[in-house]
Amino acid sequence: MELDQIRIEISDTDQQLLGLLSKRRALALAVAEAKLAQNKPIRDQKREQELLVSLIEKGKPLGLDAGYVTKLYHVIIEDSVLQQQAKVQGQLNGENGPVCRVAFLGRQGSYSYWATQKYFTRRAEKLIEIGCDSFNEIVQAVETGHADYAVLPIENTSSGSINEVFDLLQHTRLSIVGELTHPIKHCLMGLPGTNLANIRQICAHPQVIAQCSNYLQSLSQVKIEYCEASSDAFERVRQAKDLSVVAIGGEEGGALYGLEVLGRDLANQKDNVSRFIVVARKAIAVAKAIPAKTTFIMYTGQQPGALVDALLVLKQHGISMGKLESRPIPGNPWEEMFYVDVLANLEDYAMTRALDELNRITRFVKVLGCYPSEDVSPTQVQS
Ligand SMILES: O=C(O)C(=O)C[C@]1(C(=O)O)C=C[C@@H](O)C=C1
Repeated sequence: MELDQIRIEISDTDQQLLGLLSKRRALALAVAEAKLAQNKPIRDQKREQELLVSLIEKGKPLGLDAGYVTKLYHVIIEDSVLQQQAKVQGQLNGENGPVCRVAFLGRQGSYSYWATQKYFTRRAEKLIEIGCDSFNEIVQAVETGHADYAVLPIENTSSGSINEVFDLLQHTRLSIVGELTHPIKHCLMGLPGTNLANIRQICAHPQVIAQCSNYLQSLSQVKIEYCEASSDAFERVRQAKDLSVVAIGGEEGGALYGLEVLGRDLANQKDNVSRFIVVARKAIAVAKAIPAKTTFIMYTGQQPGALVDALLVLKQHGISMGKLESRPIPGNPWEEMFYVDVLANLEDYAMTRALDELNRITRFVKVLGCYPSEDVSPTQVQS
């Protein structure tokens, strides 16, 4: 067969695959309805196990190895679970309106832009993008009613917690209503014709610079230009029209600005992933069918063992902690506010009791929000 003919057949097969994936998604959404009616949880790992075992068996005579089938179905099932969660949540809170105005850092092509797209395609028919130049501006856009939601990066596997966002959460009246993780693949991006040997200036966001610090150490002769977002870095390179100026950011984002990849995988950690939170003016309830996270801040005071006592309250109520972070309290040198993520629904009896006790034994507790957990840990099978 001729190359062109084979490619026509490949494209045709891909189209059929897309059609089947779309049909599968629609079926998953119908499953969500059925589960809601029967009061069943969305995730059913026993069913996933059975499905994977059977698909691995069916794949063998077709020449599809177990690793390939498993990898593919992890992606498909993660999508299925997240689609179902978004649907159930939308019904509970009436939140999936036709139009959502969302504030995020940067413009088209920034990492926050892609995270926003990923989160809201499951939830809104139309997204109105409100690009901002700082985390403060993003929070204000929602506080003043110019935006319905804000998407904020909160931590990254290479650079750790994003302190500025933690500090904003201490003072805002907004609630956390969602989370998502997004892989961050830093590339060196330049105008077509750029030669790596001639670069003199790199434009990037300070977080990006922190995440690529090992790589940047090897380029001591190059000037670093701090930018408000990766999209801002791309725009500066486009406007500079100078082949010695490059940006660090995502490949897809850079391509929107006419930039090409000069280097990949620049982050210190191979698996460079950011976790984003979604905040809104109104807190939400999380459906019982969905695993929930609750985030709260507390000030324990400085007496010996105060933090241990607070954490023991969680232990006594069987509540698992996902994250514990401390941040200074402005105006009170050397005193710390603790941020705690727990894997629990705010409406659970155990969580209500734990919060009552924490209110009693600490100086201050504030719940920042309860939201669906988007950690869909892949189901493993023995092959
Ligand atoms: O069969 C179900 O219960 C579904 O919700 C569908 C499905 C899937 O996509 O196959 C998704 C989530 C469950 O954890 C198990 C399976």
